[in-house]
Amino acid sequence: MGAPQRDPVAVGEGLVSRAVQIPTPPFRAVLADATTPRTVWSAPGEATVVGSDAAATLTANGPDRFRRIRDRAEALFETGDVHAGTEAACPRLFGGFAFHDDGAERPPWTDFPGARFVFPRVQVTYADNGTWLTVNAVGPDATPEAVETRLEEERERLANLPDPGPVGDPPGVTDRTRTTDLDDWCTGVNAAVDRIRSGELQKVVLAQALECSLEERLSIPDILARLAEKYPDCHRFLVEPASGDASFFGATPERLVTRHGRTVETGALAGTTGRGETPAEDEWLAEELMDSEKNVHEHELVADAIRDQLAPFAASMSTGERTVRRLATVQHLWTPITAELARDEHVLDLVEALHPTPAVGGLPPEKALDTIRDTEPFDRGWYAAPVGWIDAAGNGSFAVALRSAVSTGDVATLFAGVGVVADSDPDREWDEVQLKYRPILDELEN
Ligand SMILES: C=C(O[C@@H]1C=C(C(=O)O)C=C[C@H]1O)C(=O)O
Repeated sequence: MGAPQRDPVAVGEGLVSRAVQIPTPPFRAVLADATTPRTVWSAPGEATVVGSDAAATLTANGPDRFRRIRDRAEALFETGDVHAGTEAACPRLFGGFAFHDDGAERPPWTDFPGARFVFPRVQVTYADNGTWLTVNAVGPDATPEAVETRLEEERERLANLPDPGPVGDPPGVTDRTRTTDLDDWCTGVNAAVDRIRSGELQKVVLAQALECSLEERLSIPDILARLAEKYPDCHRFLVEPASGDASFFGATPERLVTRHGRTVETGALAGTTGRGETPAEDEWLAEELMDSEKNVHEHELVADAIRDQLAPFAASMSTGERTVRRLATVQHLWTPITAELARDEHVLDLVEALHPTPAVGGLPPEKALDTIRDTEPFDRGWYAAPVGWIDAAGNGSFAVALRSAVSTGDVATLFAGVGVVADSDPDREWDEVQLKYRPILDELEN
């Protein structure tokens, strides 16, 4: 565990937030000039947000980490003196959770607790209605005058950012270490298949990690810019601890849940095939995926579980058509699910109810989690766990942190997993893991 962080939220400590519209500064320049802990959130249909520095940090551990973060966030926002002018510029907390209830402990996750949310001191929001600068302060010294002065200073700084130049090349990979070799993988997958065939389990998602030594230090602004170009339809994220040089980032195709007012959007993403060399081959693979009994079964287990988990909260729910989502290196089965809430639930209550979906955990959930713990020789940390943002109204948006890596500058550890069902073949599942490393690996190798 990293150094315990003081929870800065206490009754009587006010929050002050002010925002102003600014000319649009280049994303990479804003991120390159930001102060650790930096945060980035960029999701389809949403504003892109860059956070710099922490005005407050909320952390929690253990199975009730979701509720504890929700309560602390509500306490933080309750004392708020907020003038945002527009919804996009409203102050938000950015962060995420460890996959397992017992948290992230082993390297490379030593600076990542069970949950951490950062309330940025400076937030730049690229929205449909313009670009916004928000400055936040928390604590006894947070006064409207101090925040307004800082807003002016930040506006000035952002108007004069140094030109970041062209996007740099990938740093290059000198060495790779796998957590799991092919033999161990096959043993693990076969054991899981036996458990499934015996009726003990229906599905389990098994993952691997790949540690890459880098030839040069990784530039986070550059890799996020390259991921934005290749994965515009994915959720791109960055979260960092307050100290040390770790960054957790990725470009994930999987939304966990978005809550805006009483409208909830989620979906099932599970079942995978590769990309073809030609459009015709792509189409053939997509059709084969749509017709694959194994993949459709794997997928429907996820869609059913999501609907079951959401049902207690929903006044109504609707399931869209199952289609194929085509990404740069893989294609997935995808079913959108939307719901109207019966009451005003906080987005974190939905996150808690949904995580982990069987797209990253399995069924039944506890048996699957035990199988994951018994099989995987590494710490999942925040991989495959919820990452996103929340606001004062309990709105928020969360992705499942896939196609991701945690990096300390000259080393990056990548994670990827696959759903194992009764007719899984270990060699094919191995190949699928390698495909799922590609989004990040392609941006590291030169
Ligand atoms: C577990 C991962 O992906 C998940 C598993 C999938 C599958 O088994 O088909 C597909 C998409 C994701 O829900 C990963 O990318 O690491």
